[in-house]
Amino acid sequence: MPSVTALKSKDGAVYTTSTGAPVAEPYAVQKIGQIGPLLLQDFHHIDLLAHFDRERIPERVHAKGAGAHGYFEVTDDITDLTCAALFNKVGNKAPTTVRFSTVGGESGSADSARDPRGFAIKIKTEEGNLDWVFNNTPVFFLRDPSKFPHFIHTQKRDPQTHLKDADMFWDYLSLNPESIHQVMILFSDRGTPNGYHHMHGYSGHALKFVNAAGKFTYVQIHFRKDGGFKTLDNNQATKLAGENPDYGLQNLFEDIENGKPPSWTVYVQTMTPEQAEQYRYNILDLTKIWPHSQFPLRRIGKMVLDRNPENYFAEIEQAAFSPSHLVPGIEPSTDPVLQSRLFSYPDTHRHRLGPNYNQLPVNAPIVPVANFQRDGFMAINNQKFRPNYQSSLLPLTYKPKVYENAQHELWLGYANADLSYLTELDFEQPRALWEKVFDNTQKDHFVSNVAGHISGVKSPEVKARQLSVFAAVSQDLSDRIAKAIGHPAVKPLVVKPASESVRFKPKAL
Ligand code: HEM
Repeated sequence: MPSVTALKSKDGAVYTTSTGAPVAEPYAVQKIGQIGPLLLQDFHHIDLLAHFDRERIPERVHAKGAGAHGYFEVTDDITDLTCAALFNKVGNKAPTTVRFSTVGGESGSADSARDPRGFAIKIKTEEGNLDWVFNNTPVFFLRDPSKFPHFIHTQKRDPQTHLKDADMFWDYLSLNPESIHQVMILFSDRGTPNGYHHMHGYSGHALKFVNAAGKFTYVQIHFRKDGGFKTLDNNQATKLAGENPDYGLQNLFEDIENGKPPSWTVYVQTMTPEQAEQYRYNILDLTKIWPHSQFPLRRIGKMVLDRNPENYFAEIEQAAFSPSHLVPGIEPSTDPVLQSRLFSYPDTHRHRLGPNYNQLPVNAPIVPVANFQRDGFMAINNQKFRPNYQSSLLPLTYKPKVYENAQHELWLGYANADLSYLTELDFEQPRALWEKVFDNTQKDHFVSNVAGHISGVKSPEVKARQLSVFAAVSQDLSDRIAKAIGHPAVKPLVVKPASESVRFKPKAL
């Protein structure tokens, strides 16, 4: 066999240590005599092993993913809604990186798992990075952020057996019935998207767009896949999980490589603060959608993914998305789940990637950064000679910010308190899915998908409790699942009437 060391590099690259010193033989190890031991002076060998020992970084929640680069383009004038520099002119284009993901599995798990999909977007604008860290479903399992670690633990592995566990999965969901809307979507065929890039993306949360006059509007953002979304049924998803667990990753890479770049048309639904105060559902509650009939989609842009990463780890694994990476003109609402997320993501980035994660090339803004942060591990851009304190000798420019709507804040206090209550309002939208949206095939699939999963539950209390949650959506739905798993019919969970919602109280003051 010819020696690889005898070949010539095509691009002139010479084999070196990490300090750039050329090395003649990559497998050579310095040792005493023919049989060793090895020598401590062998920097090349220690360099190799010590780096290998540190190759793994912590997996993120949403550990398995796929990503690509492309651009976001503004297609419509929305300067009445936001003063964000990105949107100041139709035709503006900004470089964009996206990472799609599953949630519950590890980095090697199957792309076709029944699981929500993450849809994380980083748009590099002339006023800094704008991250939209979305999912493929318009709602979420909870509206109380303190439940999130509990919830995620039940989707991951049991602390003793280290197995996925149907009992803890349904124990959590049945104890926290506000999850039912997301459960209805998760166990439909939408719970198993066909690959990563044939799906829509949704903000779920209400965000705020603020215009140049300081007036804000609540928005929900929708990325709608051009050509529509595609799903797998349970049988196809299970088969793919065995035959090609990286199906979604491969598909995205090959479509881009073969000149079929996926694209999305981007819309907003808008709601004024006054409308929010009157609206039937609490807009800080991300277990609810805003019906399109009342809040129609307004087009704002398009996104195209047309470039694969040249290096997956550097460009996708190290990408750090956060709902708090925002730009002037786009702000968070006071939704407490969103508020908690604003903290949680950069906190995990500092742990996962280090304090200077925003200096890594994939995360670095396209505009210069000027502030008083310095040093720490991996300070790639340490701002040269710029003073590291607020200096009169070399001052910075400060851009003023407009706005506030103090009146609306009173309502927000009640709206946040309202999130602790479970009322009949929580079952209206899931019921509409069962009664009006699902056709007969979708109903059959839903019942069989839930039955297949819940029949693995050992605890009789957990099974009965989740059936009572389904019965609160529809007795017919609960009875069909009960029949499929050989369980007696269960009565609906008793919940407070819709009128007990407290967020309308300010009007009575
Ligand atoms: C209190 C609620 C939540 C908390 C505390 C939370 C926390 C986290 C954390 C710590 C990560 C890992 C980030 C990283 O290591 O880079 C993550 C990933 C992610 N989360 Fe959440 N999350 C919450 C709810 C949500 C919701 C409601 C959505 C969607 C609307 C969402 C979408 C995502 C996505 C897409 C990722 C993957 C991002 C990526 O690809 O890097 N999360 N979440």
